[in-house]
Amino acid sequence: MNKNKAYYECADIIRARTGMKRFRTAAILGSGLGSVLEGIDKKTVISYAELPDFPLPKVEGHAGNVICGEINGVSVVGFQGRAHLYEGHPPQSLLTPIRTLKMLGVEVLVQTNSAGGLRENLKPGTLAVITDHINFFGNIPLTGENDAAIGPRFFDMTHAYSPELIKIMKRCAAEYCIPLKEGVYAYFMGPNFETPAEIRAMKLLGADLVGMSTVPETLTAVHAGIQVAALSCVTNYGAGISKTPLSHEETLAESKIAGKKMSELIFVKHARGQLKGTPVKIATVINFPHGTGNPAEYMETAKQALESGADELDFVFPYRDWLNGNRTVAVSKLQSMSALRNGRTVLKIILETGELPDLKTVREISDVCLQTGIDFLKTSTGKTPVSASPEATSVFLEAIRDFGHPCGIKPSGGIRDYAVADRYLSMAETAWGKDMISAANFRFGASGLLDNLLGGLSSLHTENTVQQDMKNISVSPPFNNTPH
Ligand SMILES: O=P(O)(O)O[C@H]1O[C@H](CO)[C@@H](O)[C@H]1O
Ligand code: HPA
Repeated sequence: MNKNKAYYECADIIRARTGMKRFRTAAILGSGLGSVLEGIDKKTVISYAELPDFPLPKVEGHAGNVICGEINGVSVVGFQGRAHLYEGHPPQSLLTPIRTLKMLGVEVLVQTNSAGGLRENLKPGTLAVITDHINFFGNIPLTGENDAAIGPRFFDMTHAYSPELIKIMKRCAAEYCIPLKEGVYAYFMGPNFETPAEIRAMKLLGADLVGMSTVPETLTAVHAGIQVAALSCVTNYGAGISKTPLSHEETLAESKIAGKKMSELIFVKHARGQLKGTPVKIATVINFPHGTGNPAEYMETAKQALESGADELDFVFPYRDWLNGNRTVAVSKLQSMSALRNGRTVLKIILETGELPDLKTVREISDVCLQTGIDFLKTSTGKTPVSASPEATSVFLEAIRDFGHPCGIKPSGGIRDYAVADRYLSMAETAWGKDMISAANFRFGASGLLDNLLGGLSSLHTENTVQQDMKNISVSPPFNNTPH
C-alpha cells in the first residue's frame, strides 16, 4: 500500500487521540442524525478539520466531527455528518473517510441517512433498512486509478448491504419494538430534490427510498471489504407524493425526532445487555399514552414485543372511545389485546383514572377489565394532570374484591415518596387483609419512587413487597414516552 495516502495519517491521528488501536464498527450519521452516538462511553471528539484531506461537510445538520468510544465494550468510530458530491467535493475525496475506517480495522459500517419515502407505508418518521440501491450517476469515488491493495478493479455488488446485518437489524428492532421497514434506495446527486417524474420513474424501477448520499460510501466500503448496513430515516414523501414543498428544514426537523429513536435503539440495547442474567422483567407500554393508537399498529407492536420476550404489557384502555359513547369499540379493543397474550404474559390495563369524569366510570371500566380476565388494574400513565389517586385506587380494590378472582393493582403516576406509597399499601391491606398483599398483586409505578425507596427501604414495613416489585422494570418502546 502507498504509505503517502492521507487516510493512513488520519487513522494514526485517531489512534493517538483516543488511545484505541482498533475499531470494529463504524457509523456515518446523516442529515440531522449526528446526535445518535452522543451517549457512547469513553467518548473522544475530533474535528474533521484536524484530519488531512478529510472532506468537510458544508451542509447544515452535518457537524463534521469524528466521535469515538465504546458501546457495550465494542469500540466504535462515528462520523457526525458526511460530505456530499453536490457540495462540489471531487468524488475521489470521499475515499478518505472510508479508507480511514479501513486503516482503523473497521469491519462493519452502519450508515444512516435522511431520505424521501416513495411508498405509502414509508411515511415521514419511519425507519427503513436499505436492502439495495440504484445508482445512475457514474461519477463515483472509485472512478480513476484502482488501488489493488485496497480492493479489486471490478467488484461484486450482489450483497452490498449485508443480508446478515439486515437480519440483525430487524431482530434488534423487533426486540425493542421499533417498527422497521425496508427498501431500495435510489441515489440522486442533488442538490435539488427530485422532480415528480423522476420519483414516478424510480418507483417503477423498484426504488422505495430516495436520497443524495450513502451510495458513494457504500461503494467505497464494499470495495475495501467492509460490510455495510444502512438505515434511512424517512423525513418526507418524495416529490409529487408529498403534499407540501420539499425542504432541508423539513429533513432536519423530522430527522431530529427519528435520531432519538435511533439512539434509543442503541442505548435500550445497552441497558438490555446490562440486565442479562438478572431477574429483572421487561414490560412495555402499548397504546401509550392517550389510548388512541391505531389498533393495527399497536397490536403489531405488542406482538413483536411478546415475540422478543417481553414479560408484561401495559395497555392504555381506550378511555376516550368509552367517554365518547363508543363503549363497544373500547371493550373490543381491550378483548383483542387480552387475546394476544401467551400463557405467561402479564397484562396490566391503565385506566387513566385522572381523565375519567367520576368514580362510577372508574368502577364500570374496572368491571369490564376484570370480566376480560386481565392481571392488573393500573391507575395512570403519568402523562395527565391528575395521576394516581387514593379514591380511584379504593374503587379498584373494591371492584377486585367484589369480582372474587385474583387481579392485582398498580397505583402509578405521581407517587414520588414512600410515605405516600405506604398510604396506598395500607389501603390495600385494609381492603383485602394484610396477608393477602404480595408482589404478585400489588405494585407501584416506581420510576419516580425508586431513589426515595432505596434511601428509606430498611424502615419500610413492606420491604419484601417493594423489593420484589423493583425487580419488575418498565421499558417503554422507543416510540413512546416513558411511563411512570
Ligand atoms: O443523506 P443525508 O446526508 O442524510 O441527507 C439528506 O438530506 C439532504 C436533503 O435535505 C440531502 O443531503 C440528503 O441526502
Ligand atoms: N430526496 C432526496 N434526498 C432527500 C429527500 C428526498 O426526498 N429527503 C431527504 N433527503
